Amino acid sequence: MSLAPLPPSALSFLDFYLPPKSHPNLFTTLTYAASLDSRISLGPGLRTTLSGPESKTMTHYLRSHHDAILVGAGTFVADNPGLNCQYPPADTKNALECSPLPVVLDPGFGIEITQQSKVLLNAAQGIGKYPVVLVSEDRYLAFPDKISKLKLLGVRVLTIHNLSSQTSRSKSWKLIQNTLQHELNVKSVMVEGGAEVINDLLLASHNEDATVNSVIITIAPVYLGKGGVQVAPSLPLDRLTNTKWESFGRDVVMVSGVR
Ligand SMILES: NC(=O)C1=CN([C@@H]2O[C@H](COP(=O)(O)OP(=O)(O)OC[C@H]3O[C@@H](n4cnc5c(N)ncnc54)[C@H](OP(=O)(O)O)[C@@H]3O)[C@@H](O)[C@H]2O)C=CC1
Ligand SMILES: Nc1nc(O)c(N)c(N[C@@H]2O[C@H](COP(=O)(O)O)[C@@H](O)[C@H]2O)n1
Repeated sequence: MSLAPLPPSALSFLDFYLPPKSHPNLFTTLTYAASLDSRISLGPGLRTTLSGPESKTMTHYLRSHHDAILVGAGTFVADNPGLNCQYPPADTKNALECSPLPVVLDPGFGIEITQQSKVLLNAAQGIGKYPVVLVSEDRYLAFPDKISKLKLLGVRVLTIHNLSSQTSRSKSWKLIQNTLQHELNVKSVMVEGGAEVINDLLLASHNEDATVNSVIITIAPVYLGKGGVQVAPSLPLDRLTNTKWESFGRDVVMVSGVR
């Protein structure tokens, strides 16, 4: 990324929505980039660049302010993400320090993570954090060999009892947030997606099963069409508050709290 750091006006636009220095519970930011038709990729399994350089830099700035970053298994498989931070841009010396702990929500314990996975390559190169954390269902404790192999690669498996058999997917978010806070000791997490994760977390926040403190959405001036992976929670939701919008290059970014 050969980009300039964000201007002071962008930093002050974001400031109020970042995790504060001290916060009693896990501070959760939900953030992603969407098209004008609320799609976050061209189709299932497809990595799609929506953010322009300025808003992508903004995302890296957000990453530098969170202890952990979480994506779902679908995103891990589609995107092979690095999940590290490079802010200020081009300052690789700072990358390890500013990077959040990468977390992948993989209840089915099915993703293939290898030394060649970007998240582990980054950690091995000192530009991303170890361990990579997998959050899974506790029945997979019955696979100690797989867990040991993952440990050798730098992957820590955290399991949650009955993660997939909660009465609703909204309920499982409470368990996930408790696990991040108490097992990983992180004070803030940035949830980046994908669509299943975003839709469930929005619903969980609406149902008060989970807390979302900030919502930061980049809107890119493109339509991805009907085949795209869509963010659309199962119910109408209207709890965003203190909402502001600002242009970042060709994109617009919305920052918001949640009532
Ligand atoms: N533009 C952007 O900013 C971003 C775009 N993306 C795109 O999104 C797409 C991937 O999205 P999608 O396919 O929806 O996959 P997700 O990344 O949302 O991952 C889905 C996985 O997460 C698990 N999961 C989700 N919610 C819960 C919950 N409440 N409790 C337990 N497990 C949960 C699912 O479990 P189960 O297996 O039980 O269903 C499934 O394994 C890709 O194309 C990617 O490129 C991703 C991130 C950001
Ligand atoms: N902010 C943003 N804009 C886009 O256009 C995107 N496609 C994404 N995707 C998210 O970023 C991850 C990939 O980037 P890294 O390799 O981790 O730097 C991807 O997995 C999504 O979480 N985000």
